[in-house]
Amino acid sequence: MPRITSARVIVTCPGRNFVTLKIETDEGMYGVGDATLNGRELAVASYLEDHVIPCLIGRDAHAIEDIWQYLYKGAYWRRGPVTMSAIAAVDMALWDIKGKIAGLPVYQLLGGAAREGCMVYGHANGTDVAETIERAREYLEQGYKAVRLQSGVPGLAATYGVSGERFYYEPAKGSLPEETLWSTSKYMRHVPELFETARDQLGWDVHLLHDVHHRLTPIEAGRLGKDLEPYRLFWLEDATPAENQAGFRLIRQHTTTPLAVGEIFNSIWDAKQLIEEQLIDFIRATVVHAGGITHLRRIAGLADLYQVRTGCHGATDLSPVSMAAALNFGLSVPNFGIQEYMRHTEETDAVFPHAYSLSNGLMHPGDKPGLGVDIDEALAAKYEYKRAYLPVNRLEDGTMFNW
Ligand SMILES: O=C(O)C(=O)C[C@H](O)[C@H](O)CO
Ligand SMILES: [Mg+2]
Repeated sequence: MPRITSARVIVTCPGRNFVTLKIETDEGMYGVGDATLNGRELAVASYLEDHVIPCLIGRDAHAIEDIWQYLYKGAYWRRGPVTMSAIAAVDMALWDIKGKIAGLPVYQLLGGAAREGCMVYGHANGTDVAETIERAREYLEQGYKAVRLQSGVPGLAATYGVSGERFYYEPAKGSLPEETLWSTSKYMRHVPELFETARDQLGWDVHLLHDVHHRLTPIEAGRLGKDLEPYRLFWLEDATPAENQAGFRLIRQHTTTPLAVGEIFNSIWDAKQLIEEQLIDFIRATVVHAGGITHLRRIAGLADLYQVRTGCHGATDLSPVSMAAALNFGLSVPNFGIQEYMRHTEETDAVFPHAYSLSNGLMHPGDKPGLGVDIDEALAAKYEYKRAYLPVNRLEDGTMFNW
């Protein structure tokens, strides 16, 4: 049996911070896992270094389920983003090792390919409607089948999802959180116009998505969903905060626009009611923040019973290690829906060489044994950790609000 002999945490910042766990075995194999929690990176690094790694040494690297249960139940303090990101990193690294030992890509160990590739969506962000549509067109020219549209809202200085960069969107910056302003009424007036123009100019052969970023109440979300019905969105994401899962009942009563939620979920318990009552159509829980491949499969299994499909989070703060794991998962899971894909910068791609590729709007994890991703530690060491925060958001009268 391959014994875990060492594990270490690698923190690097090739333009943005990433936390990676590398586990080594006595048989000379190693695996990598992503442990990046945007804006709270070092908490997970410490959780791994100070509390998890000492418990891993000497264990059977093949015993993925047992180690998962050991870290989850054994901590006594269950769930939470820090714990579940740390467990996820261990889980990914162990699947990577198992695949390398078997000489198979991880998706083969998960049941094999259930499709040719994973449909992904890109981010079209513009300061106004025209610029957003232009960006979307560029994605379509590159073969994308699905695009998320976010545009600046007239009367608001900064809007979530809109960046100065063309293809890279990086919200975490500043050594203290940037403050932005929000007006629900201005936003609600603007979004239907964005999608009306989009359908007019881009046609109907493209899946269009939109992220509300938790900024509406359920009844406001119901109205927005209703207003957007004529434009047949693929999904409306994070329409309202989901701590109160029953809140989605109200949205459902008012609209047939498909709903997606869950990028900040870290366990199946965050989504249980949403799934069982069929209050959502897509679950966005992701491999790094929801306990790794092992736990995400459990969430997807529950979701499959209720015709809820996967739509994993895949922003740039999820490292290429997560992307590789997500694609191995997505290729094999029966109820795959779509995968978010925001390309990483060249610096990041150089630190994390990977086998996954994009062709005609579909991504494939590649056929390298394991996850098909690595970390160049020498290069990683050149980029020192830099504290960076996600922004915070206030209403126009100064009230603290949801970012
Ligand atoms: O990608 C999305 O849908 C997001 O909402 C991105 C988040 O803002 C980002 O990943 C937070 O870390
Ligand atoms: Mg989102």
